[in-house]
Amino acid sequence: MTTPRTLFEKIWDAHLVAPESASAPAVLYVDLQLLHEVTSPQAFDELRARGLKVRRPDRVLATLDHSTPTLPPDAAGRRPYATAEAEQQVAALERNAREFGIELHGWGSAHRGIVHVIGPELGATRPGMTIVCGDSHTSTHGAFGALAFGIGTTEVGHVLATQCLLQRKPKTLAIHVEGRLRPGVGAKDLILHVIGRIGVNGGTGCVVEYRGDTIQALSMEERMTVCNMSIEAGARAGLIAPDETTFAWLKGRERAPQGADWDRAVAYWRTLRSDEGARYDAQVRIDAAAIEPSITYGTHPGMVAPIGARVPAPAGAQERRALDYMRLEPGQALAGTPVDVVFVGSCTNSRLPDLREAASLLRGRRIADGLRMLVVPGSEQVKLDAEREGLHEVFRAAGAEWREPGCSMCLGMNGDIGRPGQLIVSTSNRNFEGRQGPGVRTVLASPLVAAATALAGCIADPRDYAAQEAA
Ligand SMILES: CC(C)[C@H](C(=O)O)[C@@H](O)C(=O)O
Ligand code: SF4
Repeated sequence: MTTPRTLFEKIWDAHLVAPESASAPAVLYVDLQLLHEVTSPQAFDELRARGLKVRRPDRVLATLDHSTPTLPPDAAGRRPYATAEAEQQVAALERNAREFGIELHGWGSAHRGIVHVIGPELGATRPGMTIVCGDSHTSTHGAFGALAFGIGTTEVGHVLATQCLLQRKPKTLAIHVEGRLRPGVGAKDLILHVIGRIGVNGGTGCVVEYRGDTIQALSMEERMTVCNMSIEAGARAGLIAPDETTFAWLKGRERAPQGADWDRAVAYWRTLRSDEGARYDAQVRIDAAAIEPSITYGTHPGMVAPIGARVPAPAGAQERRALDYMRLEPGQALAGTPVDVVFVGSCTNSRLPDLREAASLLRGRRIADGLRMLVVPGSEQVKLDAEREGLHEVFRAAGAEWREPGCSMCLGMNGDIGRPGQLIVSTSNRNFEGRQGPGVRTVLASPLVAAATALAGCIADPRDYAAQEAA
C-alpha cells in the first residue's frame, strides 16, 4: 500500500526535478509563470546581461495591472500615467515581451487585467499545475488546486531562464471549515476571520489546504478570495482540492484543454485530493456559523473583528501604535466610524460576483454625501461582463466612479490614492500604514460591507439593509 499523501505532496512530487538536500533546496518544475510590469524589468535585464533566452516562452503569460491608470486616455490617446516610472515599467514589459516572444495582455487586449484575475479567466490556471509570479498574491491560483508561489524578482529571472524554481519543502496546514455561512457573510469575512484566528504568522512556512463542506460549497470566485489572502497569514501558498465546481468553471475557457484532452485532464484532476489518512503538520478547525461580517481595525490583516464589535484593547505596544495610526480608541464601536472613501476592487474582490454583490445594495440608492467611491473591475473581461448586465449604470447612478481595470487603489502605484488622514473601506487584502497613500487609514472589508458603508457614510453592517428590504 502506498503512503497516503496530501494534495500538496501530490503536486510537489509530480514536479520534483531534484529533491532537497542538506545543502540545497529542491528543484521544482514550473508549469506557468505569470508576469506583470513591476517585478519583471530587472529579471529581463539580467537575462540580457547574461545573454540568456527565455527557456519556455509558451509557459509565460504577461499583463499590465499595477501601474496602469484607471482613467481612460485623452482625446489624443495619451494615458494619464501617475509617474514617469509607471509609464516606463509598462513600456519595459511591452518591449521585453516583444523581444523574448512572450504573450502579453497589454493595452488593447480583451484580457488585460490584474494578473491573478486573468490567469484563471483564460483557463491558464488549472488544477495540478505549479505556477509562479513575482507577486505575493499568487496564492490566489491555489483555488484551482494549483501549487502557486509568489517569488522575488531574482527568482523571476531564474524561472525565465530555466523554467525551474529552487524551493525548500514547505510544511502543511489544514484549515477545516464546516457548517453554513450566515446570511450577509461571505468568503472575505471567512478569510479575515481565519487570519484573526491564526494570526498573521499562523501560516508561516506552510502551504495551507482549505477543506470542509463550507469550502466545497464556495464558488470559484469565493475560493479565489480565500486563497488570495493565505499570504496575509504568512503562508507560502493556499490550496483547495479541485472538484465539479472547478471543472465546470474552467470548461470552454480559452486555454483549457478541449475534447479528449479535456476528458484526460479531468480524469487526472479527480486524483488531486488529499488521501484518506494523509498527515498535515498542523490542523485548525473553524465553525462557519460563528463567522460574522468581519473588518480590520488595525494596520495588519490579523487585527480583525466582527463588524458589530468594539475596538479591542491593544495587546502590546505595536497594537497600541496601530490604533493610534487608525485614530481608533479601545472600546469604541467600529460600526458608525466615519468613512471618506470606499474602494471595491483588487485581486481579492474585483470579479463579477463581487461587483454584483456591491451593486445589489447600491441599486436605486445614493452613496453618502461627500463620500467618494471607486469601483474597479479586475479585468477587461470582468468590465465587459459587468457592463453587459448594467452594473456600471448602477454604480454611476449611486454616485460611484466606474473605472478601467487594474490594481488601482489596492496599493496606489497608479496614483489612485487617498489623502492623508482619510479612512478608506477597501475590499483589498492589505491595510498596512500608508498603503493607499501617505497617512491613509485602511479598513479591509467584503464587497457587501463596502457597499453598506458607502451608503451610510460610516462603517455599516450590510444586514441592516437586507432587513430593510425584507420589511
Ligand atoms: C508590486 C508587488 C510586488 C506587490 C506584491 O508582491 O504583493 C503588490 O502586488 C502588492 O500587493 O503589494
Ligand atoms: S490587486 Fe493589490 S494585492 Fe492584488 S496584485 Fe494588485 S496590488 Fe497586489
